[in-house]
Amino acid sequence: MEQMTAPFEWTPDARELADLELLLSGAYRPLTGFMSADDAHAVEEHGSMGDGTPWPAPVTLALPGDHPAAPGDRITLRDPEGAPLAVLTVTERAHGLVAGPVEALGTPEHGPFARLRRSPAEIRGELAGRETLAVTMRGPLDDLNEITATAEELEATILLLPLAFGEGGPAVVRAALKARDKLGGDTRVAVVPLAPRDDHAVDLELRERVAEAYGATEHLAGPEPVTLPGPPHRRGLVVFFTGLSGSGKSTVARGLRDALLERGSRTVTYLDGDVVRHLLSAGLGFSREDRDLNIRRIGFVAAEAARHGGLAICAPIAPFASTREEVRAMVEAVGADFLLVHVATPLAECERRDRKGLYAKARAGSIPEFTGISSPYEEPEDADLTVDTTGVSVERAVETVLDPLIQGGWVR
Ligand SMILES: Nc1ncnc2c1ncn2[C@@H]1O[C@H](COP(=O)(O)OS(=O)(=O)O)[C@@H](OP(=O)(O)O)[C@H]1O
Ligand SMILES: Nc1ncnc2c1ncn2[C@@H]1O[C@H](COP(=O)(O)OP(=O)(O)O)[C@@H](O)[C@H]1O
Repeated sequence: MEQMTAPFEWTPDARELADLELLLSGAYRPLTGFMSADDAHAVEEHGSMGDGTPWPAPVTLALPGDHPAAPGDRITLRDPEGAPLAVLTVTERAHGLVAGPVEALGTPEHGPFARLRRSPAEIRGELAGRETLAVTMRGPLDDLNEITATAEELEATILLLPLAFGEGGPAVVRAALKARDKLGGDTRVAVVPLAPRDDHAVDLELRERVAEAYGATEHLAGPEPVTLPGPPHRRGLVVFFTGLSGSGKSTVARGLRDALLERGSRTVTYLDGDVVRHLLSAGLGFSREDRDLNIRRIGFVAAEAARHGGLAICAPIAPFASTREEVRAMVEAVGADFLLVHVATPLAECERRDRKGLYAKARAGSIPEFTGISSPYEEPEDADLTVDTTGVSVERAVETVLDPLIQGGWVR
């Protein structure tokens, strides 16, 4: 497959990859590629593209301005693991979007329930023109009677289309398989990777179009899932300390870890700064790029620990606001909470402590790019907690962080 790929490369985000799969499978027929900015605008304004083709929702692919591909070029679209999925031939680039038809490159790898990702043509072939009631679902179907009654009235075959997207995808497919067992007969299931649209009416219309592509003659939209976040003590949590060298991050973070282990109510992952720098980020220095990479790696590991309800503590300097924001987004994307603790001990006090003699060396110019001296520290404007450890006991500083965790219900 590799030899068919194009000279330019791009990895679309999760929503765009879901749209790509639907474009390639024919579920978005008559669309065969990503829309131009003009078409997307026309679709939003009056529900049809520039050439008059009716379509309910924009199907677009963003490409950063510094990407070199121009109209006429071909771009290999890859999944996040690097597998080539398709080639896009660029017809237009404007307003941060790239438009053009897509052609599949081999069969993509799918995770759970890969065998149920059946193409619209395959399902239509099986249905052979029979009346078909498609039910698109984003959560469990609590009333199967309505479906059975409608199917009987229409003398229709039932086709369940779990709209699997994101973390909750497999749960929706399991709900569909459970419903199929109860509905019996020749109820079919096909997994559709359709990402939800913000506008409910647009979302419903798009579901209907996709259901039609699978051969539906009638469409029912399953109920919206009720997603109540779990109680805080079961939710993942990342406590992220940031502050100058010597501000007390590690001391307070370790104190917090120990206090949590003593209470025993949560599993704790402590990402020790030295261990991170020696293993996970071995070889990285203190340039802006290296620090950003270090912080992203810490954020990635912390988010993985929090994904299934763990509590992770990390305490790097993390001097750049945008990188801290990225980590917050990574953690929130896995459904966990993120608490930024600014250890705001002033530079003068950190320098007075100078535990490792690094400030003296930095002042003497023998350590370049030292945070607070010759490299910036961007004070957080989004800290959830602020602790200045000047003239405060370690115990008191730890309580300042632990108490809000107890108050907020994260720790019992
Ligand atoms: N140039 C420079 N600037 C800042 N810090 C330096 C530098 N060189 C070495 N050190 C030592 O590395 C520790 C900070 O590493 P971090 O991984 O927390 O830094 S960063 O978040 O990637 O900016 C930091 O440890 P802490 O004192 O525990 O913060 C320093 O001891
Ligand atoms: N209330 C306090 N909280 C944390 N550290 C304190 C406090 N008071 C004094 N210190 C001292 O400040 C130093 C902080 O060092 P460290 O925790 O390694 O900072 P950082 O990890 O931010 O570089 C330690 O020597 C610690 O004993």
